[in-house]
Amino acid sequence: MIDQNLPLTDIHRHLDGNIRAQTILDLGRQYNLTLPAQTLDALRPHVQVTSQEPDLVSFLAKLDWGVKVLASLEACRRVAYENMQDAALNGLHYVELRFSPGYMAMTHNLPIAGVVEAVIAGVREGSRDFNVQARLIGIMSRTFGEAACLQELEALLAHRDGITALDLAGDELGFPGSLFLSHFNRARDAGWQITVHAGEAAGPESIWQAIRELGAVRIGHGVKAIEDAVLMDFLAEQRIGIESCLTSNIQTSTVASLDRHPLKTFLDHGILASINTDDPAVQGVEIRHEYEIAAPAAGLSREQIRQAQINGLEMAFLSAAEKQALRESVATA
Ligand SMILES: O=c1[nH]cnc2c1ncn2[C@@H]1O[C@H](CO)[C@@H](O)[C@H]1O
Ligand SMILES: [Zn+2]
Repeated sequence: MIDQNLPLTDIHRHLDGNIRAQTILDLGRQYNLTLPAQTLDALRPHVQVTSQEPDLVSFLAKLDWGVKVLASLEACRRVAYENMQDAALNGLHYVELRFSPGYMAMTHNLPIAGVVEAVIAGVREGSRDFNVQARLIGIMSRTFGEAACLQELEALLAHRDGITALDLAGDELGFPGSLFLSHFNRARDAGWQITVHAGEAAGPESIWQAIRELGAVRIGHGVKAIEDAVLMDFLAEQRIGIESCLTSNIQTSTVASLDRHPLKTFLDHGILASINTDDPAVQGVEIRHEYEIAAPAAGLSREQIRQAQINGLEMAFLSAAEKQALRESVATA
């Protein structure tokens, strides 16, 4: 189902939702931290979703152990580096890795700008060593409120050249996008692109808000667009990309089952939508599973799956020349 002659991308992938269980154990030992379990098998249920969680916030709790072991900036660099190795091992040619520096810094009170610097360094080294191209998206974790998000924004701005875009993630119902207007004004002034998690837990109004008020040119998940015909037309006409994450949407109970997922309808409607993972280690799925198992189960035809693969590169925060170079490097490889 994956077209080997086209670049394989994952443009919605949380680096801090993709910390290996083995690395959680290693770092726990290295820094003498108390973990809920001492073996991989016993740890797994604490750090990985095994079935459907009742809602988004319960799902997000599964990411917590991954960041609780980040006891140093070196640990942050390590998980960023390993993310690039995992991208290569999974056949990805291009990734946009996103991370919330405040969330990563929180448990051990690390300097937030230091976390940003460590992540940039780890991704850069990994990109070189494993020959996968990457861009970084800074996340503000809305769950911790406006002031915490402002700290994340400032830490990201301190390293603005290493960051391509700004995102807002976390508890969408508890913390609507309207709280973050001034944050996004500053991000746009910095020349960053904007993508926002919207229409996942909240309704289509949250997607409209992200586009009109926050300046989003892409939307993370966007599932609830299906409830608003005017928005569906608008997304298609304006070429606003939808970063779909099929398995994630089932695990958060955003969508009841894959056969009811709206991605197929988005593609039928001419919306620029792509296939992505979200939090691979926490979900226990990788990009290949999303293309080969989840997408067919969501009713996508072969041609639609190929279109979604093309859309992934089309939506990427790269210049036209960079996209062309990637296409050529894969086609001639
Ligand atoms: O599917 C998701 N929806 C909303 N927020 C998410 C999702 N996955 C992870 N995060 C959030 O992103 C930040 C870490 O990168 C954390 O705030 C985490 O809760
Ligand atoms: Zn996400």
